[in-house]
Amino acid sequence: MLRIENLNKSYGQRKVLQNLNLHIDSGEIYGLLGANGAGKTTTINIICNLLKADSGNIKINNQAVSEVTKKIIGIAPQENLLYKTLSCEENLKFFADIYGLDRQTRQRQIKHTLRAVNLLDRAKSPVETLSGGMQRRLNIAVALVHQPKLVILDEPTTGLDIEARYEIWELIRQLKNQGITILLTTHLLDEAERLCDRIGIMRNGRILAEGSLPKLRALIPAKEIITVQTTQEQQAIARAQKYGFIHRRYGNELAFWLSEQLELKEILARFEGIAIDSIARQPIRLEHIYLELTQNN
Ligand SMILES: Nc1ncnc2c1ncn2[C@@H]1O[C@H](COP(=O)(O)OP(=O)(O)OP(=O)(O)O)[C@@H](O)[C@H]1O
Repeated sequence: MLRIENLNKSYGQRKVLQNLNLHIDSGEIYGLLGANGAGKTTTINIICNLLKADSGNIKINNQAVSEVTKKIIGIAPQENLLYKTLSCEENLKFFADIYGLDRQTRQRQIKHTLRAVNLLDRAKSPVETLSGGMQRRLNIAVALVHQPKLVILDEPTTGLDIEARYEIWELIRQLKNQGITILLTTHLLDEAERLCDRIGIMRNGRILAEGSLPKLRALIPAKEIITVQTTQEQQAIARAQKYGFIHRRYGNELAFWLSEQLELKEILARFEGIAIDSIARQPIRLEHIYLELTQNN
């Protein structure tokens, strides 16, 4: 559905995209992750033909980016694109007109899209009377009204409470079930874990790693991670090294990568003689992979 090859973009002297490569298969949810300034929005703007790349190749549905491919794409940007005093229906009408939908299609699509984002009963409500979660869903509806094949969701749940997030996650899954391809950016790694078929981790305008979660997990040579609370950290680290455990710090937490699955009593035996207050076991999460890649590259 989307193939990006060797994309480069600079603002003045500042190289923002450096030989960026990524591809998104039809029907998948692709998560693009990266710290603030990694180049995600720049990439999206180039895909949407809002910005020109300095060099490189982008194919959307096998076509070069143009005004034609713009119609295949729906974008829900970070900042809601809504007119607050207009109703949900009026907002969608405005955007449907921009996409040139005829009157009949427009009426059908407005209703269909409002139903899809669960706002049909609020069709006549002005945007300013909606909750933050509802406004975010309407912002996604704007991206859907012209029936795009590729939908770009730029941080769709940032700033929302957990219930509103669940609703948007459900909506994203429904879009995938309808065969829509989704490019999602997020800073919420658990959101990416829940939703994405494949994930690209970006830093300084490059993709550092890309793949399904199991494929990315294989980048960390560990079966399990334990976090340890102890007043004798140096001794614990020295002991762990003796057993070949790699140590890491995640914020204030001291963690060790275990290269084999051990029983709790076997783990405790490895630290015998050291005052351990607690040990917590956890699977390898996307946050561990993300930190590993972005801190060491
Ligand atoms: N119009 C511009 N002129 C100059 N520099 C820009 C411009 N737009 C973006 N940049 C710079 O390009 C870099 C990449 O920005 P971009 O917005 O693509 O990052 P991002 O990954 O989307 O970040 P965020 O997660 O904060 O949205 C940043 O250093 C930013 O300051």
